[in-house]
Amino acid sequence: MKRQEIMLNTQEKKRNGVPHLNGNTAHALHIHDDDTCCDDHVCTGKETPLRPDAFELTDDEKIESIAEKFADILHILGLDLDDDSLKDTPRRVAKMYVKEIFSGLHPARKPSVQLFDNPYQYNQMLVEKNITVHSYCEHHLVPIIGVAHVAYISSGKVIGLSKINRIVRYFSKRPQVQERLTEQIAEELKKVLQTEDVAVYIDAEHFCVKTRGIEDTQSTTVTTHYSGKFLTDNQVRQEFLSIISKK
Ligand SMILES: Nc1nc2c(ncn2[C@@H]2O[C@H](COP(=O)(O)OP(=O)(O)OP(=O)(O)O)[C@@H](O)[C@H]2O)c(=O)[nH]1
Ligand SMILES: [Zn+2]
Repeated sequence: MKRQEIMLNTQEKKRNGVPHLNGNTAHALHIHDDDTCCDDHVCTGKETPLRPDAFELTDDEKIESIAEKFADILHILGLDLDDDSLKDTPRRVAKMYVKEIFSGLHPARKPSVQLFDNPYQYNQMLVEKNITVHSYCEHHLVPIIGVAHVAYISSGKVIGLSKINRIVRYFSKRPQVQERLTEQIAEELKKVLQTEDVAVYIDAEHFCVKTRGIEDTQSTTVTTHYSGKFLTDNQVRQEFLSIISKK
């Protein structure tokens, strides 16, 4: 089924103003970060499992609908929504989900990155380290907070430094698992920089481990992606690891 047909089908299945897909179809389809849909091949698992109708509602419609449902949740918990401090919480949470912490779900918000023709003739490793990661665990929707260290070796093209931070930020602003976040950042960098020589290292605290469940406040999670020379050349990888180990 082509994406256009899926979009039409989902429109017929709207329930209570919220698009609704039958479970099987919804699970079989994922939207890629280039806004295409993998309806005819197996997904790699690197894509965020989004429904094909994910952006049928406008941001304002989403905020309206989430606020209503979040008010229900608070009500069920027994909280008095007439209380001055609580009365705007459902809308605050809805706005925070759509406009802030999950804003990176929308492909339209992917940073546009301009490539330059390596005017500096710099062909060594470039490392952008200690990039802030504020993401959200997709299992409990609580924060994942840490740092990303990213490196690449130019294939003749370079990008502005801040664009690396922006790419990390864009993929972080989603419900995530750290493994997928690492892969998504690496794949995007390879695509924009037109090189396989990319490394991504993320060290983060998971608040689902820290503040609930096992309540371990000390552990952190490290994930890595090495490709190109970072994978095949031990010296290159060691240089990267040595650079990021220095404060
Ligand atoms: N692989 C991976 N697991 C994660 C990540 N973030 C959270 N988790 C884990 O996802 C698992 C969810 O497990 P469940 O057993 O379904 O949930 P739970 O009963 O709340 O688990 P506990 O946290 O052990 O109480 C937990 O072990 C989390 O620590 C992540 O980024 N990557
Ligand atoms: Zn969790």
